[in-house]
Amino acid sequence: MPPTRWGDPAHAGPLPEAVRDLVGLVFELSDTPAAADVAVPAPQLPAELVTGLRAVVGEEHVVLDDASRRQRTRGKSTPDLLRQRAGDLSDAPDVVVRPGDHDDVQAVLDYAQQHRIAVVPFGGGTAVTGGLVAEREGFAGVISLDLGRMRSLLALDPVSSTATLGPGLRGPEAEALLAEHGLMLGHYPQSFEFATIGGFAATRSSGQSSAGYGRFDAMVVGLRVATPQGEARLGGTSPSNASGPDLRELFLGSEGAFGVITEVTVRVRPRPAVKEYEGWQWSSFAAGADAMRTLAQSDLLPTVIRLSDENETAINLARPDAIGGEGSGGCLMIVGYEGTPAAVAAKKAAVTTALTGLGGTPLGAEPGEAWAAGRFNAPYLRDSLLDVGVLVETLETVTFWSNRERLYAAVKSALEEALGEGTMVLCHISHVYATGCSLYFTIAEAGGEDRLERWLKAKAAANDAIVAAGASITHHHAVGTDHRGWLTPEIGEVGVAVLRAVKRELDPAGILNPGVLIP
Ligand SMILES: Cc1cc2nc3c(=O)[nH]c(=O)nc-3n(C[C@H](O)[C@H](O)[C@H](O)COP(=O)(O)OP(=O)(O)OC[C@H]3O[C@@H](n4cnc5c(N)ncnc54)[C@H](O)[C@@H]3O)c2cc1C
Repeated sequence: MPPTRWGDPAHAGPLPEAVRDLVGLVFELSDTPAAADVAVPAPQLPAELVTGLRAVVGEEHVVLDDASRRQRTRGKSTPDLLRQRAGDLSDAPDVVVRPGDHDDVQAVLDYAQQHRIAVVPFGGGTAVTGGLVAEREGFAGVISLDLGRMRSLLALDPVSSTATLGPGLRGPEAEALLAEHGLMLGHYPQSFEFATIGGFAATRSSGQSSAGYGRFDAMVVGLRVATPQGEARLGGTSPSNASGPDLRELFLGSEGAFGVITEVTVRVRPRPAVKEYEGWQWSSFAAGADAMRTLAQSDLLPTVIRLSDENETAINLARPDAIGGEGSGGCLMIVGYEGTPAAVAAKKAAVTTALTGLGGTPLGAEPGEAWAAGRFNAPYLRDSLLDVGVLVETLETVTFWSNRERLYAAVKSALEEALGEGTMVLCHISHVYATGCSLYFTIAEAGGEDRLERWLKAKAAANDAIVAAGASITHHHAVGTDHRGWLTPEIGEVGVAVLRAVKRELDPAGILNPGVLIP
């Protein structure tokens, strides 16, 4: 069986010749095919427990075949892909259970708690920090709880501009349902095509239009959650209130460790009549970042704003030979406006005046349209690059503006030192706030035999650098198992104790995503 590649098989394929030639300028390419036949370990869950689960959700919604379990093994980080390509499916769940509604989920949790079965909530399976790998020890087996049947628009309140969505709805499905009412959500992570509403909430995801529409957790007004201790309904009475701490926040970003999110009520907005994207050039990454800060602090943010550093700009301009060299093409910024014609015109005029005054050079619509056309393509390319021996992976962090330069330099040099000469380290800023911004790094290197181990070491070095620089271990990829070891310095011992106490209270048998999130 071939490994699971990203996305629609119709779009997946070998590296296009032109890209191959370009990449070949920088890296020595070597055909590195994935293992042809990847065996899935036999299910460990005792037969009587499988029968019991079938009685809970129905015979046809409990499946154990190899293909179903392989597709729900781990997530889509590059280490996940490399392990799978090497034929390692040791983290496969024993059984896939597909609940149809909140009550089904609750009944599965009750059963799993009673029989000590680990439960891994599964949305789109696009996790990149090990959030879908459960520790097995002490459990009768592992269930992948696939929420894919729970994909409807459950309620709409057009007066208040809220919609209640099933957790298994993928990004495009949710948008299509809302579009029937002239509405939209506006959450477009690069994994948009496959990631789900429940997954967005469980990981506190942030999309490419976060400057205009906010991060996903900021869109959520209410949640319904099934926990081993029963149902929790959070928010849903009001946009905001002073009824003690906001308990929605406990479940947003809880990565399935506290409960299974079964309904998400979000703020929706009218679909934009106009979408315009354009490019700007900056003399340096620092100059572009300062311009972003000025816009954010002047309440002048467009819908999309992203800035590539010099190396990423060279790649965007198809000039990898310019990386690290003199006379590179400066730094490319993409700026996007969405809304009514009047709102777009007014915002564009104000932003153009501000960016021009700050030293930016307008490049017109072409770079913006090229970015918009390819905005979801990179994950397909990653698989094709792995096929020719080039390892590509990303990591991200976030800090205050005053710490941005220090963090950028620290992570970049940690990665370059760990991976050695010939590694490309690229960076962009695509999520900005009045007080700070995220930094998103991409690395590419020729890999070699020990590429997984080399990358894991480099990632650890980058994580150490992030912590030492006083930044956050993740802006939107979440903690999972991969970042768990770096969470304590960020939230402190008291913070860890709070997480553990909540876990004990809601999930006393520890069946939900054991090993994920909580140090
Ligand atoms: C190529 C690529 C690009 C990406 N780009 C972005 C990006 O731009 N922005 C961004 O924020 N992220 C991005 N990600 C990361 C990932 O897509 C997000 O974390 C996303 O929110 C995960 O959603 P999912 O439905 O795939 O969740 P899954 O991968 O299925 O699960 C993620 C975690 O949430 C838990 N979970 C899932 N559903 C529920 C639920 N209903 N209740 C409780 N727990 C649940 C899982 O157990 C797991 O721990 C990217 C990933 C890839 C592979």
